[in-house]
Amino acid sequence: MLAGPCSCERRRSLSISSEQTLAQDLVHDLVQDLAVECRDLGKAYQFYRRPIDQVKQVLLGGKRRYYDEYWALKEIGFAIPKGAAVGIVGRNGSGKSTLLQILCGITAPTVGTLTVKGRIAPVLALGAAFDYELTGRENCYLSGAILGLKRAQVAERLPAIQELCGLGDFFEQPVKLYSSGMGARLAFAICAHADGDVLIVDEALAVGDDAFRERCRTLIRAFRQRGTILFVSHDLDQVAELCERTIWIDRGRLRADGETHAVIRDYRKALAEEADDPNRFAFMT
Ligand SMILES: Nc1ncnc2c1ncn2[C@@H]1O[C@H](COP(=O)(O)OP(=O)(O)OP(=O)(O)O)[C@@H](O)[C@H]1O
Repeated sequence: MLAGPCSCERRRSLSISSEQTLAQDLVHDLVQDLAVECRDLGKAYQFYRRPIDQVKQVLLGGKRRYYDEYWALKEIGFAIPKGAAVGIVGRNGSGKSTLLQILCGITAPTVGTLTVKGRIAPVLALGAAFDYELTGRENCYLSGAILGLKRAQVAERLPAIQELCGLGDFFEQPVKLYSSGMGARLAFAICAHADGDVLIVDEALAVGDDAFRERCRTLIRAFRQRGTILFVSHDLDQVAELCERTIWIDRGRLRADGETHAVIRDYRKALAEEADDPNRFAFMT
């Protein structure tokens, strides 16, 4: 005769299953509260040493490779909760912009998974999507549509956008006549009024002048009350001012991820002590 589980075994299995449910609920809550999560993310670019190699790859490719691979990012993994302000730092060419481009959907990762919850307001990407023949005002409507705003919503916010970007008469001129800083002003002003859940700021602050940077800082601080911010910059003081957490990318890999002051301290130390090795740009074949 098969014996049924004794009452203490049953109790144990009950408590295990309730623990499992609790754990599942916890994981579920944590996942719900995440704005961005990436796992084992990697991006490889292909480099052809001669133009003919590209043709060969298309015609004869298959298993054979006629290109060198360059892994701009490898094994990147992190989770960012909703409402966090996270800085991303690293030397030139370390992979910061590539990471942002993947987050914005401009480029696809070669490997790994990425989850972004909510609507992204990407300053850099938006600037790249401008129609250079259209005026600043017309680009507001175009960008607004890209960011999911209705025409009436853009019209309602136009005065505030125009005020923030401060382009004066150039607001009515084609964007092809703008300097890079003016384009960044327009992109930032639109993003700041787009109801995004995740604000991604790259070079907008770097190319802006002091007055504009100050306005951006004020807006970013205000945005922190309601959304998630990812902020890439070489200005470490600004990162420290705006972000409580910082991710340090080094040669395409995640070197540190933690409290901003600690990460920046270590990063500054590395900048001072570790030579700027050009070999980091060598193709990995
Ligand atoms: N479209 C592309 N095709 C090929 N290689 C690329 C491409 N975009 C970036 N790379 C390479 O990927 C690496 C990472 O570039 P990325 O722009 O992400 O660096 P970064 O950390 O943003 O640098 P910086 O601080 O100088 O802006 C660099 O070596 C760069 O040459």
